[in-house]
Amino acid sequence: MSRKILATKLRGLYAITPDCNDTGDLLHRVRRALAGGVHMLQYRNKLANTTLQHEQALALRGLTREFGAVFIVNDDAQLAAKVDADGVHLGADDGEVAAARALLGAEKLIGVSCYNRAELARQAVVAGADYVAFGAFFSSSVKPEAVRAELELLRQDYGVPVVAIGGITLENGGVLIEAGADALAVISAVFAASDVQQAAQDFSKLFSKA
Ligand SMILES: Cc1ncc(COP(=O)(O)OP(=O)(O)O)c(N)n1
Ligand SMILES: Cc1ncsc1CCOP(=O)(O)O
Ligand SMILES: [Mg+2]
Repeated sequence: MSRKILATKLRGLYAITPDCNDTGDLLHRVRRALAGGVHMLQYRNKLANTTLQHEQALALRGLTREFGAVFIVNDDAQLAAKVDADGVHLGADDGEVAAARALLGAEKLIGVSCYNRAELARQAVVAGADYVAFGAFFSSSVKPEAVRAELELLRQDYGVPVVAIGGITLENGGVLIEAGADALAVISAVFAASDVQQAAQDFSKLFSKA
């Protein structure tokens, strides 16, 4: 898929994998999420060693291809390149956009964490980011130490799709979409749900209401 086509998919539920070292369980839950309509998946596993990360990323690359979903790797542009992911997500400690672009080439997506700062988003776009992410908007059990972001950040135009993250649920997601979020990045409310497929479907419905 070309970067232009990929960029058109940056709207809706953006599911992010939980820290799960049981690859069978992870793949089962991701399959359910994809069946529920997830068309953007990020591989994030802070507990896995590099061998397991490679194995899981490769398996998820295969699964996302089966469903025609965009596949992004968190933190590691080299891993993204190795498994032919559609792109990488970079935070403040994950290297420069220019270095990732040089490694991945013009056709891959690069997303950048901008926390609670609009100026970081403007810089990221100038550097070549394909989307910008703000958050945490709500308290997150995955990242309790995350800085908190204000809704106002979502009301501005950055020229690229805007992703919201942090403690997002079916109950609070609507206000983020109304404020201007193009996509909601969610871990727990999808992957810790008793019915992952249903949770993914319900999140997708939030966007059809918008
Ligand atoms: C879509 C999206 N937004 C933000 C983040 C957080 O990235 P980062 O600040 O690098 O923190 P870690 O996820 O690496 O702990 C993200 N991963 N995805
Ligand atoms: C990676 C990250 N960055 C800010 S909050 C967060 C975790 C999001 O997980 P959840 O959707 O379970 O709050
Ligand atoms: Mg990171």
